[in-house]
Amino acid sequence: AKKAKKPKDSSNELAVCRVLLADLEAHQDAWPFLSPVRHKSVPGYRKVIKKPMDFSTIKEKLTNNLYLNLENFIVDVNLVFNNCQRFNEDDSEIGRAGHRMRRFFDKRWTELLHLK
Ligand SMILES: CO[C@H](O)CCc1ccc(O)cc1
Repeated sequence: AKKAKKPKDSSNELAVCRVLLADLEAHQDAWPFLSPVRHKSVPGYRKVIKKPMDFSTIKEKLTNNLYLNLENFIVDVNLVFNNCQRFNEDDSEIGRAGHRMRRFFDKRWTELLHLK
C-alpha cells in the first residue's frame, strides 16, 4: 500500500533563510561577497558574470518576500559561489574564500534541515 507522505512544513523555511544569511554574513571569509561587485572597476566582470549576486542583494530580496521557499534562496546563494569560481582562480584569496564559504553553507543548511 502507498505510504502516506509526511506533509512538508514550509512555514519556517523563511526563518531558516534568515538564520543562514546571518551566518553567512558573520563568517570571516564573507568579505568578498557582502556587497555587489563594483563591475565598473573590475574589467570583464559584467561580460563574464551574467547574473551577479551578493549577500546584501539576497537580504534585500528576503526582506521584500522575493523568495517563495528555501530552494529559491539556495539557488541565489549558490549563484554567489558559482560566480566567484568562474571569475577567480581557485588558488587566489577570493577563490579560496569562495570555496570555504560554500563548504560552510552546505554544512550549515543540511544541519538546519536535519533539525526538523
Ligand atoms: C566576489 O568577488 C568578485 O569575484 C571580485 C572579483 C575581483 C577580483 C580581483 C579584483 O582585483 C577585483 C575583483
